[in-house]
Amino acid sequence: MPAEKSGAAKPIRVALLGCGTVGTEVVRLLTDQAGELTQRIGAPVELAGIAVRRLNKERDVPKELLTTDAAGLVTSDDVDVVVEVIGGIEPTRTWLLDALRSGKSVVTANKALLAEHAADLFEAADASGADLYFEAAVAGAIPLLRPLRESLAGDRITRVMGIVNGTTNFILSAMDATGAGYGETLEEASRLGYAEADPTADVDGFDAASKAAILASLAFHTRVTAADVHREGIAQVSAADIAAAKGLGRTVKLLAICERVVSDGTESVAVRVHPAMIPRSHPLASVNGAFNAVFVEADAAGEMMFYGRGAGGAPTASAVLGDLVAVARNKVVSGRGPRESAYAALPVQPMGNTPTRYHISLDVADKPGVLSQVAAVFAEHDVSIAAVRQEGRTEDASLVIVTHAASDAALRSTVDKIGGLPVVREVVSVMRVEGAE
Ligand SMILES: NC(=O)c1ccc[n+]([C@@H]2O[C@H](COP(=O)([O-])OP(=O)(O)OC[C@H]3O[C@@H](n4cnc5c(N)ncnc54)[C@H](O)[C@@H]3O)[C@@H](O)[C@H]2O)c1
Ligand SMILES: N[C@@H](CCO)C(=O)O
Ligand code: NA
Repeated sequence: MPAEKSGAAKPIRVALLGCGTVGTEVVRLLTDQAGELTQRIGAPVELAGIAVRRLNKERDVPKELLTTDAAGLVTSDDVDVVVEVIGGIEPTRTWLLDALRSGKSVVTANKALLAEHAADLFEAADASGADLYFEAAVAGAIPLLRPLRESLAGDRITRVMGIVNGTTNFILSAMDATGAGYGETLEEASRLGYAEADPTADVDGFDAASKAAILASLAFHTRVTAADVHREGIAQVSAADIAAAKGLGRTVKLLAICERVVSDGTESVAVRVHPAMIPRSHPLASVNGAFNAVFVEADAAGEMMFYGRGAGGAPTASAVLGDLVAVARNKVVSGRGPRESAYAALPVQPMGNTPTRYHISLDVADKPGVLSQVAAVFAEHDVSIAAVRQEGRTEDASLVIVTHAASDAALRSTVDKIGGLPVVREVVSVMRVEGAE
């Protein structure tokens, strides 16, 4: 009789690294759902140890499991699976490589590590036949990586675009709702606990860039690291940008965009994180506050949207537990989950070559010939104008221009040159535009 039916299956022993916001919830879910998890996996899951930095900190977890010896725990013969919820590159990278090399499957929520060292980790997993799962690393609770790695493995994904950082989405949603500037909205977000004490990784786009690298690697079967991602944060988004977006029936979101680009018959990928105006009717426009949502386009499946909680202890622990069940099931049947799929080895397109569209708002002198001077600069850079609107009949007029797609480098040069025209008093807002009108 198979072991899982006899009720005598060998327990799956789990080492937990880190017991902070996510780790505490992992322990709670593992404990509360122990019986059901045993049924789902075909073997009990037991905690073998919890690696922490300080033993005497107050925590709602079994004290006898705590250890400060993470290095010893990850290679212990008593451990089958390592769950890592510490974060950062070192010493986590070394511990996870050691765990994988010694045949332990790894579940991690660590986007920074995956976005830099996925190749090494997958290589170590291959060497021993272990599993590497990381659903919680991108868009928290939302099932997104498993759909990309498994459900859509028979299709050809062409584009992944989404809101993958809750902190910045909370700030931009609040700026849109109140009309307030970036600085005061960030202060409010920190006061309410929506932004971390050091919000740099979020507001400067590092967190979203790591997630974009992971998404692009999985979607396009290639290797993209965080360093390959063009990254702009939200610190430069002004109240004027938000007002300009509203005037066009749009809203501003920090987007992670991963796409296939074919030029002169050669395929490459473009991966970028930057604020952009999207139509208020776009499904991503109604994703507000700390929520995440990701749009995926594939040749056969068409368009799909994944929406839900991208952060928080319990939501993130849900994704970790889902991965833990998957790797534990694989252990029970001596099977393996998907390995790294990077066979396509596509080059990464520089941002300057990537086709984008711009919105530009200008304060100009309202006199004959101004529009033609501005239009001439666009023509000079081979940038085609999609729409122009002029408002105001006093000395100062406002000129709002939306372009068709052109290379980002041509659009940048156009904006620089326009800013230098004597008839242009001020470049009020420049922002990329995404989504159909
Ligand atoms: N919190 C979220 O909403 C969220 C969402 C998605 C992914 N993640 C990821 O999950 C991971 C954990 O996030 P968190 O929010 O729980 O962070 P946290 O700071 O609350 O917890 C991390 C814990 O690791 C401990 N730690 C640090 N160095 C250690 C060491 N050398 N040995 C043992 N323990 C050590 C810290 O003391 C802390 O308790 C990170 O990779 C994060 O990016 C978090
Ligand atoms: N700091 C991240 C947490 C989830 O990775 C966010 O704001 O979305
Ligand atoms: Na996820």
